[in-house]
Amino acid sequence: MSENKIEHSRSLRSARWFRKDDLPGFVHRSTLAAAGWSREDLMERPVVGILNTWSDINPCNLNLRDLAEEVKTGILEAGGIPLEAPLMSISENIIKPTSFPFRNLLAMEAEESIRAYPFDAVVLLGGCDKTQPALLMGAASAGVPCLFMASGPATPRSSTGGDLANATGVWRLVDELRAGELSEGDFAAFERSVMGTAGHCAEMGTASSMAVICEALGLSLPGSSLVPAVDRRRTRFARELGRRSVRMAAEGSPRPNEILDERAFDNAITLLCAVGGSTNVIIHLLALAGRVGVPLTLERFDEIARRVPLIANVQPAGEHLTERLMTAGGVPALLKTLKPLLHLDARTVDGRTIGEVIATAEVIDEDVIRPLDKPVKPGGTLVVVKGNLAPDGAVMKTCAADPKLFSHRGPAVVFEDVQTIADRIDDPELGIDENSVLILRNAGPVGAAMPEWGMLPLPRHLMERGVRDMLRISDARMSGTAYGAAVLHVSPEAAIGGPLALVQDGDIIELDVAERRLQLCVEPEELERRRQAWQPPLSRHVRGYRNLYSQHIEQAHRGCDFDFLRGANEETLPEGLFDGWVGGW
Ligand SMILES: CC[C@@](C)(O)[C@@H](O)C(=O)O
Repeated sequence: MSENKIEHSRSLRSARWFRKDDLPGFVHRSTLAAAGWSREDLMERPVVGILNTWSDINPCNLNLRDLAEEVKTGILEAGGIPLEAPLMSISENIIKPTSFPFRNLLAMEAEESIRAYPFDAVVLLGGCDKTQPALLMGAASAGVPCLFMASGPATPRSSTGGDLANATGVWRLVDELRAGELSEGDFAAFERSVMGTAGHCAEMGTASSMAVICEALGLSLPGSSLVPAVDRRRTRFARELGRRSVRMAAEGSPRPNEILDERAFDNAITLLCAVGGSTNVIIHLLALAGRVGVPLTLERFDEIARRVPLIANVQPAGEHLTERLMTAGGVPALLKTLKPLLHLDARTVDGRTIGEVIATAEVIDEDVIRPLDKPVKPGGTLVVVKGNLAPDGAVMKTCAADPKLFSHRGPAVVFEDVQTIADRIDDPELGIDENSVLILRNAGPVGAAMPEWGMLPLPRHLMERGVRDMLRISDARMSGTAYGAAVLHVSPEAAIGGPLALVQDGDIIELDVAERRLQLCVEPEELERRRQAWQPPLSRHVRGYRNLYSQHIEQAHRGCDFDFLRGANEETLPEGLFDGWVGGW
C-alpha cells in the first residue's frame, strides 16, 4: 500500500491521532494494526469514514453493505484508508411508534462519531427516509468534508400490471379495497409482490425526494440518486464517490458549510417543487439549514413554489416510477430544464458548479421530464398556509390533491388521536359527509413525535359513493408517497396549546389556497374562553430519550431539530499532547 502515496497540501485531521511519536500515537496506530493498517499507511494516507446505516431490518438500506465495499474500493484506488462504521438504521415501515424522533438521535450519533474519530472526510450511506437527513444534519454540524449516497429506489413488481409504486400503490389499493372495488385475494397477491428488491420507495416519496434533493444541494455525485438499488450502475457511482472522497479528505475541502449556502437551499427547494416531492423534506431542509446557519423559513418554500411548475411526471403527483425519471435524464436533466430558476454558481462535491454539471445533461423523454412551458401542473405544487388555525404555518402538497378542495368551507369533525379514527371513522353517528373537515390533533412533534398520520382515512360509506378526497387537517406529517387534500404540520401544534387544540366538532373551517389562508371561523372571545379552559396533556415520557425529545424538540416550522443542536462546531478536539488518551513517553 505505502508506495501508493497521495499528495496532500495540508496537515490532515487524522494526523492528530496517527502522526505523533507519543503514547497516544502508538496506541492509535497499534490499535488499527489489528485492522491491517501499517504505521506508514496511517501516517501518510487520508482516512475516510464510511458511515453506514445498513441493517437487515431495513430493506430500504439492504444494499448499503455491498455499496460500502465499492466505496472502499474507490478509496483504496485513490490511496486513502477506508474505515466503515455502522450507525443506527431507521426503518420507517417497521419502527414503532414512528421513525421521526430517531432522526435527531441518528444525527447526534453521526455528528459525534465524525468528531470523535480520525476521519479526514466521510461518506454517508443512507436510504430509508430518516437516515438521509439525519446523516446530513450530523455531518453538517461536525464540519468535516462529506459526500452522500442513497441506497437507490427499489424495483417493485406489480401483481396487477402497470407501474404500481411501493407505497403509493398500497394507499391506492387500500382505497379500492375499502370501496369494495378490489378483492381480498388481489390485495394479498400485491402484498407478496410489492417489496421484491432492496431499495427505498420507487415513487417520489420521502426517500427518493431526499435523495434527489441531496444531488440538488450538491452533496451527491451528479446523476447518482435515481439509479435503482439493484442496478449495477450504482456500483460505478459508489467507486467514484470513494475516489472523490480521498481528494476531499486530502484537501480538507469542500466542507459542508462551503456547499450548503442559501443558493444550495434555493436550488433544492426548486427541485422539490418540480418533482412534486415529499412535504417531509420541508422539515428536513429547515433543520439542515439551522445546522449551517442559513436563515431558511417556511415562507421561502412558498415563494419558490409559486414560480416552479411540476415538470417530473412521477408518482404520487404524476404517472411514472423514479426509474423512468432516471432514464429520462435524471436529476441533471431536471436541473437543466429548471436552469432559469436556479443559482448556477452553487458548488457541488464533485468539484463543479451546478451550471457546469448541467451543461452536458440532456432530457431524453419529454413525457417524463416536461419542458417548463408544458408542465404536468403549473406552479404552486406545494403551499404554505397561515391563519388563526396555524399562526406559524402549515403545508399542503397541492399537486397531489383534488383542486375542488382548494377553496373549501366545512364543519370540523375532530379526532383526539389516531386510535379513535381507526375505531370510529366509519361510524355513521359521526355524520361525516364530503364537506366535513377531518381534524386530527395531538400528533405533532411534542404530542406524538409527528408520525405520518396526516392522510386520514375517508369513511367507507363515502368511498363507496366514489368520494376520493376530503379536506384533512393535522399537526402530523404525511408519507411522501401519499396524496390527498391534507393540510399538515400545523404549527404550533395542539399538544403545546396551538389553536388546533381549541377546535370543536361543528366549527366552520375555511381553507383558501389562493390566499394561503387557513381560518377557524370562531369568534376571538369564544376562542379565548376555550383557551382558558384548555389543559395540556400529561407527558407520557418521564425518562430516557423520549423525555429529552419532548423537552427540546422544536416546532415543525423550525424543522423539529433539538433546540441545542442548531449550529455547528467544527472542531472540538483539545489542542496539545494528550488528545483524548492520557499518556506520554
Ligand atoms: C411508507 C412510505 C415511506 C416509508 O417512504 C414514507 O416515510 C414516506 O414519507 O415516503
